[in-house]
Amino acid sequence: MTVRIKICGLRPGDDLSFADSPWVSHVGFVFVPASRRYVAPESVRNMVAQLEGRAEAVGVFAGAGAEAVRAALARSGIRVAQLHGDEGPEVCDALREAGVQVWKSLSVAPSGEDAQALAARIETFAPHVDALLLDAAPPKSAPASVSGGHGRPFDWRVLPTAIGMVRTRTVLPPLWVAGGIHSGNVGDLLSVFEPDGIDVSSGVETGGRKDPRRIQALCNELAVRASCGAARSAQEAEQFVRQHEPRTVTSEEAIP
Ligand SMILES: O=C(O)c1ccccc1N[C@@H]1O[C@H](COP(=O)(O)O)[C@@H](O)[C@H]1O
Repeated sequence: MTVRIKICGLRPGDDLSFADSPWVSHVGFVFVPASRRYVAPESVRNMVAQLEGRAEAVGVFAGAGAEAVRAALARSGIRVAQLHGDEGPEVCDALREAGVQVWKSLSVAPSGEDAQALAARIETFAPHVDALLLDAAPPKSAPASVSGGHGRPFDWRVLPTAIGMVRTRTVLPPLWVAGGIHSGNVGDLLSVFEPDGIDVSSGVETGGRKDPRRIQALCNELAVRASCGAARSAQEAEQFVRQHEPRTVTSEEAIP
């Protein structure tokens, strides 16, 4: 199991020591002005520099045009844009042509999502992005641009069905899952679907700020699952070897 973690919604002054965890590959900064996690791009430049060689920084946007995204990335020193709004493939293309890595978020209904419709959206965006992020749709009460970060999951059972429909006919980019994930439910997600990565914000916060202990608990959970997986494969390998061990042929079995 090689699921990676993105911890999202960091703010100046937050402890970044979690970025040394082998599980954490990405750290997100929210550049959506209406979000309670908003940070000004220039205010995180130092943090982004501190992450160099440890984890890749990601800037989160919702509905900003390609030029505004590019300018904010330049001010922060970030190379990856997470487009979490209603951006179309043309915005993804424009950013990639400008050398930006693009993650596109697709919102998934908390329950009753139509697998075929989700498969079609995945197929539309796959050729235009560097990663796809499947996140729960925001509650109706949320301001339009605060399209994520509400700590609510979706019914993950739609994923194997939707991905199964697309996989045979489309080359898929890395797939990330977000929405209400925390150390207590990540095992449930992984038992249904194993994404390339999980993107977590609310589930590692206490009192609205990132909590290193909750991040550690999440990493521990993945570590335990990976070692269980390794143990299981070791057991399976042993069983396979035992079953295929050359054995002495009895005189009854011997071909005359
Ligand atoms: O975190 C925010 O405030 C935010 C605002 C606007 C768009 C996206 C945002 N965050 C993204 O939401 C998901 C899941 O967050 P959670 O774990 O459910 O709280 C994640 O991809 C964040 O990058």
